[in-house]
Amino acid sequence: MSKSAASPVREYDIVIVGSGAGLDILDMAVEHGHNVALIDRGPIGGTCLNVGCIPSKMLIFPADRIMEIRESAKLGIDAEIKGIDFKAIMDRMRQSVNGDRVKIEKYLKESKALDFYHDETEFISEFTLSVSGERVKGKQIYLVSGSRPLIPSIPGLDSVEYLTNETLLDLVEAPKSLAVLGGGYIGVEYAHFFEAMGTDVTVIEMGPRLLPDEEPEISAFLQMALARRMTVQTECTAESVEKASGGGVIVQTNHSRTGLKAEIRAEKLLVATGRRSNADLLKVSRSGIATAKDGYIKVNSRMETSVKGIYAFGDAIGREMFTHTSHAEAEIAGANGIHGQHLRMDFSAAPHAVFTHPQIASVGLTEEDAAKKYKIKVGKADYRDIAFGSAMLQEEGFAKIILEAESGRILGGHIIGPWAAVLIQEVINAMARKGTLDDIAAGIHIHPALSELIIRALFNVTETD
Ligand SMILES: Cc1cc2nc3c(=O)[nH]c(=O)nc-3n(C[C@H](O)[C@H](O)[C@H](O)COP(=O)(O)OP(=O)(O)OC[C@H]3O[C@@H](n4cnc5c(N)ncnc54)[C@H](O)[C@@H]3O)c2cc1C
Ligand SMILES: NC(=O)c1ccc[n+]([C@@H]2O[C@H](COP(=O)([O-])OP(=O)(O)OC[C@H]3O[C@@H](n4cnc5c(N)ncnc54)[C@H](O)[C@@H]3O)[C@@H](O)[C@H]2O)c1
Repeated sequence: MSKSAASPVREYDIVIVGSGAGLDILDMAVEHGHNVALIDRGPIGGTCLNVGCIPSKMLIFPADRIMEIRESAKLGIDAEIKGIDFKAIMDRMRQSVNGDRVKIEKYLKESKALDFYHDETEFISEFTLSVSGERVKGKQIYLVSGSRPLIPSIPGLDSVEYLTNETLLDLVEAPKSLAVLGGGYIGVEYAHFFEAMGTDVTVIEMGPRLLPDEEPEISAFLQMALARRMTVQTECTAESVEKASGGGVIVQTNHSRTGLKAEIRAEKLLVATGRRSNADLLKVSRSGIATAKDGYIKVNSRMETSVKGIYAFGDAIGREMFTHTSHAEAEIAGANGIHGQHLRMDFSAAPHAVFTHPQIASVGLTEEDAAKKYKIKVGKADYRDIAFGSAMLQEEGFAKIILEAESGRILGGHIIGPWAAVLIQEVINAMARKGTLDDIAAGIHIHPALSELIIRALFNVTETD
């Protein structure tokens, strides 16, 4: 008999698995005076803090500065990059992440308001988990167990030491060359970073375009911009991977349309081909919790699983897998579970940004999806059409806004160009209130600021067929 089976059951009002967005529920539960347990095997703080948003953006910020310096010649500035201290950039990132993680760990270990289990857990029966040789039962359970890299089964891949978004953070030297498998979020963000650091980058994307969920013209524009700095191969499948005799890797590829075969050699290989839910590690079916075919936990719009009293959100459910959305979902799950409300999650104004170069930001429906559901109007403006964009000599980049033709309700907004992630915010705010063009135009926009881009796109609105 295992130790956990023999141990008495420790009962809690609330058990939370996951210290990423799971911490939001912890705060609510503690504030409410509940008897609460948090379980996480670590690293504490979850993906965003340790291996996701935070470290990647700490690396991308200097990469963006490098691009500014490279692009400053067009403004008449004769600037030169004399050197890049890759190790210092990586060390700064690691120190910052480690410092924040240690602070969270200290709070969890020292707080008298909760029990913290720093270990792997799995369900053993309904509402009951085993962890560190104990049995832990919750009247309510929140599964915020996140996701991990999805590694494709490509012959030979296991025989090479490939990088993921996790292991690349340990690098102390920039690789001379890097093959990036996958042209999604992680692929295009890190392709930008490594190229800026001086690495010779090749992106291998099996689909017809980078970032397949973006507007097609945004994907095309990004591909054109990245292709000036690196090799970008779309419709390209990795058929096998092997170690190169002199070190590094060889990726054998096949162009899916032409059937042309090629060989890509690189010092390192980054695998960025998507994510999978950690629900399998939790063995959620032992508590009767339903999962979808791809392993993500099924929830209703109240963020409740197929078992009443067990909630799930964040990457574990596989919808809009972003930190800001996880926090919004936590609000709904906590309001319903802890405060007894009946709130529903609305994903219609869930935004995202891709911190590649040029930056991309998007909210709501794409033009194609909007046109399937509504009669629409579309407005578009280039950065160069507005005064500040022109001062920046910003030849490229645009914003596109999609409205419902009759009501003028904003259905979507998409931007590629400098500060896209900031510029999109007023579109998000208007959409969150089911707003129209008037909700954005009501406020006076500062001249000549980049925010005039959105107003200009709205003024350019025309009806589509
Ligand atoms: C490289 C990268 C960059 C990203 N950049 C951005 C960005 O710029 N902006 C953005 O919004 N989003 C970004 N994301 C996505 C974002 O990181 C995730 O959407 C977010 O972290 C999900 O939070 P979560 O709480 O659902 O899961 P996580 O943060 O992954 O937390 C899950 C926790 O559960 C624990 N756990 C799992 N299974 C078990 C188990 N069986 N036992 C014990 N503990 C367990 C894990 O240890 C982990 O700490 C990025 C992701 C990656 C990979
Ligand atoms: N800025 C951000 O908010 C941000 C940044 C990074 C990651 N993320 C989150 O992390 C998630 C995962 O990112 P990701 O880039 O790993 O996944 P992704 O789903 O964004 O992209 C994966 C890409 O890899 C391609 N692909 C899959 N298998 C392949 C193969 N065998 N060969 C070649 N290409 C292949 C897919 O066609 C797709 O374009 C994102 O969906 C997002 O939720 C967010």
